[in-house]
Amino acid sequence: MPILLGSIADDYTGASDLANTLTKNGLSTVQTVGIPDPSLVLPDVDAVVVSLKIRSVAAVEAVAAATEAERWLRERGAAHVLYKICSTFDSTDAGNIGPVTDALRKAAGNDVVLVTPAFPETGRTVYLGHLFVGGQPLNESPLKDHPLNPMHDANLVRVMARQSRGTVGLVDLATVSAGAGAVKARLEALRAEGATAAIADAIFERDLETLGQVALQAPVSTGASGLGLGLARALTRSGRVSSATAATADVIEPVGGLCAIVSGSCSKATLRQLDVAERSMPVLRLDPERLLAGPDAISEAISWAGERICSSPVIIAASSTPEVVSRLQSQYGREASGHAIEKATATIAAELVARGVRRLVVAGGETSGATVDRLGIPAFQIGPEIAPGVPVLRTVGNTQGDMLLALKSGNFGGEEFFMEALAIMH
Ligand SMILES: Nc1ncnc2c1ncn2[C@@H]1O[C@H](COP(=O)(O)OP(=O)(O)O)[C@@H](O)[C@H]1O
Ligand SMILES: O=C(O)[C@@H](O)C(=O)COP(=O)(O)O
Repeated sequence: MPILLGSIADDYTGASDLANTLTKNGLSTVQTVGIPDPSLVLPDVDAVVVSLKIRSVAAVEAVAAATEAERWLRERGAAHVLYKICSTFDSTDAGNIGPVTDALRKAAGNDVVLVTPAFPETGRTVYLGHLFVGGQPLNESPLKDHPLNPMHDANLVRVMARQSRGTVGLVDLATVSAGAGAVKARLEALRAEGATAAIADAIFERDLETLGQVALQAPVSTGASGLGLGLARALTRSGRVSSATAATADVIEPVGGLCAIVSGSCSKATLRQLDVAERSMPVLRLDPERLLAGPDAISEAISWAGERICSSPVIIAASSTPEVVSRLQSQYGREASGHAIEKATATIAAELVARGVRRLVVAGGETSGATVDRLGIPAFQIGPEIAPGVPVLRTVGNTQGDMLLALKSGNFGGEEFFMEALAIMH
């Protein structure tokens, strides 16, 4: 069966967030890790989300990987491909949202690409091209301190223009509120002016329904889960959705084994969740300096977990406050320290799986990417939602046997997230 909607996600937590939104809005969906090996048997689904780890790599590498994924999705029938980016527009002036959007646009016939990171369910709204995170403009939100891509400008027309070869326009809220016809007319006008991409305002889900309806008529769009919601609802309304979504109860059928949480997210929400979880389960706070110094900290972490994990789930966290992160980065460099810590947390997770962990929560997008790659998991089925944007995932084709995972975006989830995740992944 040809797929109705294809997506390329720039990180793995983002991919599971989108897959969750598509599932909740009526599309049966599978999340693959990279382009699947031809031998992998995937279920018949409406939507495929290809997870890539291209948010924080060189633009040229991101473009090559995304272009290959686009080709794979088109070959399987996807008439529309959504490039899934973070709802907080995580990127730098070097990319990768602009360069990848430019490349996908070129591959699909040079139409103006509609772009919006709005995701009202998690408080991300866009007004006059400015992104708000909850009540704060992006540049005043915790994203200003992100370890890899600190966001210092809320004006996305400007942010996108700095990364893109083309010209970036705006579809403002008044136009979106006037409906699909008005949005199409505005895109036509922007095309005539030579624009290559357009940031679209959206505050409410009804705005995203309008944008989804318009985007679906084009080959490519760029956005977060909110735009996924709009596209899914437009597809459902079109009557083209045929396959039934898998029963959630099947997806979370118990897998047994031990249970652990590994965190490399330094986001404000994760730091709070760790503090709250520490009241009810053992938490090991890794020393980032020692993690960078050599393997001793990793083996100590594994033996610390080994002594406790049979009687309780454990948490192992590299997560630190912005002050500690910036001290470490000034000594070792931003990317070098981030990637070295990702490698260490992924090694710890893999060692825990080798010792019998079958239920694993990972906090942090880059951290999740490194961990899932290290585990060699090829794909996921989508289960029930733990918190907005974070579903339970069941592995597909995993050589270690079936596992349940939750890949938590740093900024997602309430204070009790870790306990809520463990309760569902019993
Ligand atoms: N103590 C620390 N100091 C510096 N960087 C860290 C520390 N702990 C984790 N990191 C790095 O910070 C980055 C966090 O990004 P990510 O995993 O995507 O989390 P989030 O989803 O919160 O953005 C990763 O590269 C991780 O390895
Ligand atoms: O859109 C979102 O906010 C998330 O789906 C997402 O991409 C999260 O990225 P991380 O915060 O790096 O996990």
